[in-house]
Amino acid sequence: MIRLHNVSKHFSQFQAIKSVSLTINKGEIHGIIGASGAGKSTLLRLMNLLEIPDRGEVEVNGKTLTHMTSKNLRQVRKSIGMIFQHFNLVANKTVYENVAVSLELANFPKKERRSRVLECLHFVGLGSFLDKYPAQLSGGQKQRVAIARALANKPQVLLCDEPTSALDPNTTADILGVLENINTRLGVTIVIVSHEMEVIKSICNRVTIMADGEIYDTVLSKPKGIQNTDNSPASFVEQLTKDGELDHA
Ligand SMILES: Nc1ncnc2c1ncn2[C@@H]1O[C@H](COP(=O)(O)OP(=O)(O)OP(=O)(O)O)[C@@H](O)[C@H]1O
Repeated sequence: MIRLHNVSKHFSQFQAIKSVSLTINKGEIHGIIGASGAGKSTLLRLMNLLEIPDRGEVEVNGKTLTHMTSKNLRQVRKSIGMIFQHFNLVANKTVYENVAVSLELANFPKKERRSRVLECLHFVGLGSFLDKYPAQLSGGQKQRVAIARALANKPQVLLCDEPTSALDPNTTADILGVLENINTRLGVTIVIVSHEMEVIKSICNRVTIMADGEIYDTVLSKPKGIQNTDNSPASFVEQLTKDGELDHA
């Protein structure tokens, strides 16, 4: 579904991603975890070319994004939704308008826009919030609007950058439930960046552990209860795998 091949990215003198290769399989919920500054968000943003790699190739659904014209890239990006830690809603637009704008930008057929917006807002449980503004919503409701917006163009992949980091534990569980529904009911492949082990363990099938701009390991997630972590890559692997044995994905 997504294939990164020897992808590198630097900012000024700093090498944020060092020749990383990774495949995200169709239909999975793939977690990316690691200490602060490990390169998780940069790696995610390389998947839809929000960050342009210095070297390497990015392929989504069989199409190579790197070297694509910006017109073709805009087209492919419709199949890749994204949500963020701080929701990124437009403050002076209503809930309805926040979702509708992504359809306008993608030239979604005008006649079908209203029903598509309503469908997405119903899916996330906000069918009665159309005329509210972001300031009138809780954090969890804001993230639901952002999810509805990301779903509007019927993406095949949803990239989630710390989607629950600004939320309390109960709201986090609600939002993770919405993401699981999107995966199981709509068949959307999900990539989720989080520094929270609880989040990763609760919904991910496979997990990539990042350290210093590189992949330390990719493992199948086998929950065995939450423990404290010292934030080292080895500790992440230990917590994600049964009896400390690596189960390489
Ligand atoms: N636009 C940028 N300009 C300069 N440096 C950047 C930029 N984006 C990221 N970096 C640097 O690249 C490194 C990796 O950043 P990234 O945000 O990918 O890490 P992360 O693992 O997601 O960290 P966190 O969990 O703290 O968000 C960090 O050292 C960061 O300061």
